[in-house]
Amino acid sequence: MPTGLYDIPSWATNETRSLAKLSGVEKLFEPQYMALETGVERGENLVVAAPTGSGKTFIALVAIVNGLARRGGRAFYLVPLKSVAYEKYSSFSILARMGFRVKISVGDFREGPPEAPVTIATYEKFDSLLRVSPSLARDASVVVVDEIHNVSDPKRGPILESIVSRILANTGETQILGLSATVPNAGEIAEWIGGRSVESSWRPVPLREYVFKEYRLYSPGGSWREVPRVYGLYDLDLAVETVEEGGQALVFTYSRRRAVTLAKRAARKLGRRLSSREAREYGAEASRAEGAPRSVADELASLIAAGVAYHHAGLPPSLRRAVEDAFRAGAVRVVYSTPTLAAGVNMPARRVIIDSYYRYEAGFREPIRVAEYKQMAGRAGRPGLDDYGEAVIVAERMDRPEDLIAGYIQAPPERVESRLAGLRGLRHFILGIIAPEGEVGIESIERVAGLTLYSRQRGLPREIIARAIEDLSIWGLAEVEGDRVAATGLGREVAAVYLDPESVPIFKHEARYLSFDNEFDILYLISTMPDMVKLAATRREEEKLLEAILDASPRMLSSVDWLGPEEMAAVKTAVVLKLWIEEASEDRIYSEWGVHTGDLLNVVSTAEWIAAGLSRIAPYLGFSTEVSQNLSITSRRIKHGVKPELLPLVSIPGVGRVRARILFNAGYKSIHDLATARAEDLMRLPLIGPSTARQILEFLGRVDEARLAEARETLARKGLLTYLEGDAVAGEEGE
Ligand SMILES: Nc1ncnc2c1ncn2[C@@H]1O[C@H](COP(=O)(O)OP(=O)(O)OP(=O)(O)O)[C@@H](O)[C@H]1O
Repeated sequence: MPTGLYDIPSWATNETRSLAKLSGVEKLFEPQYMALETGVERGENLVVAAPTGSGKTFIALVAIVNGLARRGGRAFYLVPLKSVAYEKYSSFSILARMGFRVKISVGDFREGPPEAPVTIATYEKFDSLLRVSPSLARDASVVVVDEIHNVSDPKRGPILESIVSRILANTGETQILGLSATVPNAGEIAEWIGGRSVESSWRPVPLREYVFKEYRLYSPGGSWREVPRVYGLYDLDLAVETVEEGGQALVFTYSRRRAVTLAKRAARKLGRRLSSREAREYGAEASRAEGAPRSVADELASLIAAGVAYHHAGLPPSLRRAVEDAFRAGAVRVVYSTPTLAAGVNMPARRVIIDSYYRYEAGFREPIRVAEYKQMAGRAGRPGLDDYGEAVIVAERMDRPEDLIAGYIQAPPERVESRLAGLRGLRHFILGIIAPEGEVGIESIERVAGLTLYSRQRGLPREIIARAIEDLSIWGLAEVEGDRVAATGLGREVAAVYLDPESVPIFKHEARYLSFDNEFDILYLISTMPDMVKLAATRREEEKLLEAILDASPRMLSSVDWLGPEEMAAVKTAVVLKLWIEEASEDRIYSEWGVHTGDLLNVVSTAEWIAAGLSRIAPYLGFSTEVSQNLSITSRRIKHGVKPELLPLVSIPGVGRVRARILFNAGYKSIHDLATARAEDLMRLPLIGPSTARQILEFLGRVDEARLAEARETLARKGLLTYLEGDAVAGEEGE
């Protein structure tokens, strides 16, 4: 038996056994066995540090089924990204078969916790749930923090610290389980959460690591071998060598543009060499992908048909999935991707090629962290398909291979360090404590703050806590009486809508120069908020952006005195949002401003949340009801990407911006106009099929007609309608 596999121990609980049975798990991987030994079934707090693919998700499921069986309550599985939430949801279907309903909760901060024993949520969403329902920290019987190394992420770190310290502050029975593939100080993190660490380097597929330089692959042992030079392009020659042996290759590049360029160059060089019937089928599927600029979908479709593809976060979900499915099916043999793929999406390949170990952050060239190298290298080796995985880091001309071997291959990942130091993180953290409780003493704020990793590593930041409380008080979110701190109505509302507290002074300041009657001004206001995802503007676009401001809000040019890169990015984001709410297509937004659909969707969902949040806090800042309404209408227009006249129609499930425009232009301008519409009238309109017609009729409460419409459509599809209703149908056609 290969090392690392263990029998399920006789003392394992029935819940663990039935979970294993349903999962098809006959032998336990080493970290799974170690987690059982360390008491994961009994509710022990654990940090599991084990490589990618070593079965950490199964350990989480063991904790969840045992925790719910033992204590009831609810379980939460926390992930860094929405895309990871959807990815994990599929592996949680096992729980549904064990009778545990699983829900995803990633978006709308106004929604409370879903009614389900198991919830998969993003860190932010769970943190916001804790603010609106503080009892959650007690009701939760298991909280799994996936990728707990994100504690050292500047933005997500403070949120994770806020969650963990609030749970620790409760004397409840909540089990905390941290998972990570790259946390060298797992012991320290385990102590922080009041538990123990499980550390294993076992991998289902052994990993071999190399440095590539001048067509040689250098092993850590110092030996090297030649790489056949077939195309004279090292990324392609490295990829093709693996493909020739039946494997697949994943090439990580540092920029989207380079991923696309290299993929297109590879396809040009390879011609039909990697193509196959399956590849052509996946290519055809990609060309039909919804919500993608036509030019991008067609380009990617032809690459997939040639067995090559690229992948990055700017692609719409439909195209990302098309690439992932084609790669997992083995139809695509080589994928060029930005590192985002390493975080979360499960797409291993026999050979992972790290094309460049530099990142370009704000114009500077930064070598990647060791943790990021390990994250990418960990993707090498498909369990069940490959006997080994290979990670190849490509040296730069001036590099000596031994330096990269020492600096990356043999180096441990960086220690996980708290990032709670900043005022921004602490203000968010403190508001999260005082808002749910109403009024608390400074000492209880310090008690909870004392439970953070930051305090553990560097001592309690008393003076920064005091300054953060002072900021909250100056901004009107908190009131300090002696050693008591109370959240004001504004403070509770800001916590509930989960906006960064600094949104309040920025809102007040910007509002002085903007008019709430001008939609561009509102979109610019949203784009300046600290939580907003901004679209970087290039110098080349400045001219065009200034024209856009002159056109949309001339007054603004006088008030926004200086347009630095930050302001320019806010202007570009506002310009793109304005196009979106005026119903410009993704194609047009992509061709005019080079904004990928994935980025557009990210900007749209963030702007919709911020606009709704500003609408709710506006009354507390003395703004009129009309301002609130304008912000709320803008939020809904952003959500759907429509002009105001379509808002009633997009409230119908299944009717998005395109179908609403078709209905409106066909004369159905309101819900009232639809009240008398017949199914067959609706189905005559483009893009209005039986399912949309049914959804419209059901929304109008005319369910029987909806069923009838769908039944007729089904019969028609089977060619039975003419037979059953011959003359009646002919009669209609005869009209
Ligand atoms: N004991 C086991 N026996 C057989 N297959 C297993 C076992 N445990 C997990 N697997 C399978 O191995 C694959 C990787 O498991 P899993 O996703 O849990 O790893 P992971 O460590 O969570 O990876 P990541 O770090 O990417 O989240 C999955 O397809 C899973 O079904």
